[in-house]
Amino acid sequence: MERYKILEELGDGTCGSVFKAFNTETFEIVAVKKMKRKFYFWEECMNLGEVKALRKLNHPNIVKLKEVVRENNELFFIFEYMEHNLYQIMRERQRPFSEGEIRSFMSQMLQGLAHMHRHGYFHRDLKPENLLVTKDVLKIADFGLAREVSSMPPYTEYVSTRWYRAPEVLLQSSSYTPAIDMWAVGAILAELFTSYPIFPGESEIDQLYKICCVLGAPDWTSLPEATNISRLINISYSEILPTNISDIIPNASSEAVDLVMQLCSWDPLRRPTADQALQHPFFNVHACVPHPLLYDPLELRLNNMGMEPNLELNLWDFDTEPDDCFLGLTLAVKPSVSNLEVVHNASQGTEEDILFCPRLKDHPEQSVFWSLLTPGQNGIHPPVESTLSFPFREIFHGSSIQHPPIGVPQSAGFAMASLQPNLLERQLLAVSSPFQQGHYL
Ligand SMILES: Nc1ncnc2c1ncn2[C@@H]1O[C@H](COP(=O)(O)OP(=O)(O)OP(=O)(O)O)[C@@H](O)[C@H]1O
Repeated sequence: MERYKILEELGDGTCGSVFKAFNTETFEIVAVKKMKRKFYFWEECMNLGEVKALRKLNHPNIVKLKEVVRENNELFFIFEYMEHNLYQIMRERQRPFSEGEIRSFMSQMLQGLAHMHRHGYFHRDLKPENLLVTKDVLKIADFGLAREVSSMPPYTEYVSTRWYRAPEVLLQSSSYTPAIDMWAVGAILAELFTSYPIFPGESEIDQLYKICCVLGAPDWTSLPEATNISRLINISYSEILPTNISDIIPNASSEAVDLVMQLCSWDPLRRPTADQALQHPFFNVHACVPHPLLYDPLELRLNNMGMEPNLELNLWDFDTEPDDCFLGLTLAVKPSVSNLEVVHNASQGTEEDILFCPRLKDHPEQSVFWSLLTPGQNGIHPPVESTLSFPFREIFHGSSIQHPPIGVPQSAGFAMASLQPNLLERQLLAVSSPFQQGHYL
């Protein structure tokens, strides 16, 4: 481990502490996760769920495990470094995410998840803290609880952070499925609209109560586990009426609301799979789901670029994965026109040099132009509007659907304030995981 210079602590989780570090040989910044328990044999290390899962899962939306090091009976995982997690971003943002941004995060999360489920793993602890983001690229992390789908029940009772925990897990089913990840995806989708958890239970029983307050009481016969839960007996869940999810996330489109409702179905069999969710109309912004980073308003880019940005457009950035053919558009600080032709555009009466990607020529619907001449001499200009096709209007200008102003709903049938007394404690609760044990399975 001498080649790694530790720079700062990034997180202190249940299983290990995570540090930002510098590889003095490759000059790479990495994240080093130092496991808390000792490992005396390599075999033990290789049998860890996290190692087993990550060795098999290679996907642009799953954090990459670069190396595993065992030294002096201590185990270190070397991961690619990611700048933020989604929880931090939600907490620090001054304004809510646009639906385009949420769509991109969701699309990436679902693609990573679909890959994982396809390869026989489910995550079991999806939550905003475990969704890492660098420049709007989202990757799923923390596979400490990942489990092979083919592994045999009964599974441990203590799985996943409470607010994102599926009802069948709360009801102590011992044979849950990858559908528990889909429940978490629904809860995260709702939270991205309001920056508040949709089911912020303060205990397991309160968690079920909070779910009932939103979804209404379930048909208990579809949840046979429930009949064995004596602690439910004292609560008359059947009297709780459901709340309109559109009242809880008033800034969400009807498609988003519908997707939340499908994902957060009491019955795991009714939840869409990750692949099915990706086909939901919520993602139908024309035919193409935007790739990471593409939807954010120009303003964000400028903030990140400092005061004197030069302009470069890499209009195409297809990934090599066959199922990953999305349009990539990135701004960077140094111009390089390897894939670009400078073309002359006099269409607006003024002379403007436009970067044009030749590979776009065959796809007039998807052409994007960007003016190089700038009024403010700073090299930045918004996209030339007349050349933008619909998906890019969504990307650059936000959804054309006008939503009510965002805010945590305080009324309209769903008494958010009374149901979510612990909202202000989110940070505290989030760091003190309710399950300090049972992560090793
Ligand atoms: N690759 C990474 N790049 C940057 N930060 C990371 C990376 N991996 C983890 N972190 C940070 O460290 C925190 C803890 O990491 P992780 O969730 O893997 O540890 P854990 O011990 O399994 O935690 P938990 O108690 O959530 O299960 C994350 O929430 C994240 O903020």
